[in-house]
Amino acid sequence: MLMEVKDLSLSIGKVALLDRVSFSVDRGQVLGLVGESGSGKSLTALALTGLVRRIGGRITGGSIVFDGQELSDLPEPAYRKLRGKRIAFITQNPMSALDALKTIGDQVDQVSRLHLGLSRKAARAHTVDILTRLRIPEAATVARAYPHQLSGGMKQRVVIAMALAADADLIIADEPTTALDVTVQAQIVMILSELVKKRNIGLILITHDMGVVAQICDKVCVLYAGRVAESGPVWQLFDTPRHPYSAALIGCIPREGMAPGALKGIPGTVPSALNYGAECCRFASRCTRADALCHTTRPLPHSQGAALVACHHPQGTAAQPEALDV
Ligand SMILES: Nc1ncnc2c1ncn2[C@@H]1O[C@H](COP(=O)(O)OP(=O)(O)OP(=O)(O)O)[C@@H](O)[C@H]1O
Repeated sequence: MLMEVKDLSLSIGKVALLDRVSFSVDRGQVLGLVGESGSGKSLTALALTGLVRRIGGRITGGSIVFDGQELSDLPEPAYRKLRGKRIAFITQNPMSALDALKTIGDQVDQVSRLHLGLSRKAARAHTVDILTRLRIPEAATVARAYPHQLSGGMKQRVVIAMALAADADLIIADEPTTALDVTVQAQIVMILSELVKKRNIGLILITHDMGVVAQICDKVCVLYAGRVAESGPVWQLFDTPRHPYSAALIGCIPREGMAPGALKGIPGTVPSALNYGAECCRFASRCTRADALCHTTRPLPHSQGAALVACHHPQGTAAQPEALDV
């Protein structure tokens, strides 16, 4: 397994924000990390990249094993060597990763010169090769351009090129296309997934877009209020979601031919981290299947088909969003 996260718990100050989160991703796989805003996706990415310490986060339990190496207690200097070189991180606002005063080529070259020790000339050839693979036309010319001369979609590809320039084994992309229009989003997501297969690397894609998950992910981990609700192969999640929260998320996907105004969300909101509650199902207050047990006892993950599901009353049949009154 390329990366295996097991029972990862994380706090900022006294507030416990992640609670025994587990998932794994192998080479050639795309793992989707999904859930509504505030479910803990970004914090998980920051934990995996060792950056959570910079915002005062502390891993309080569990393990993160990357290619056989335990990362949860890795000192920052060692993490610095890993980040960028073996684990590349594309953040939510990737445009800010570009320096307006340097050419595209200089910025991408810099990564492979630093991490792969390439000469100036070899680095430029490497950059042009990556830009071409990302389907940037006239890559050698684009390499001589400045960020302001490129469209948003092009700039985003350049940021992905920077993530790829060091030949990382794992890419963690946190909502990498949020700032772009829908067609460009789809293109970039497809490019990323092709790269995973071609280069046999792993990708953890953080998104709230279940359509993207269905399109490119092999596995999916559904987070809710800092815990895993359901994790397993993507086909099962869409075919027979077992956790009512997963079913509700799928019920929110817009479908072709849907009447205007038919699109609904999940009633209620993700609880604040201050009110998470330890001994309950955190989704209980929004779930129509919930009973007294759900309000008093934490559901532990157990096998349901090919997935692990943390629910006292999992669904066994096809998605029934109407049963959830969404
Ligand atoms: N620096 C911080 N200090 C305290 N609490 C935080 C901090 N960052 C995040 N949180 C809390 O942790 C929880 C998870 O946040 P996180 O940003 O990981 O969610 P997310 O799923 O990535 O949401 P989004 O899709 O909006 O990015 C939220 O309750 C949030 O308020």
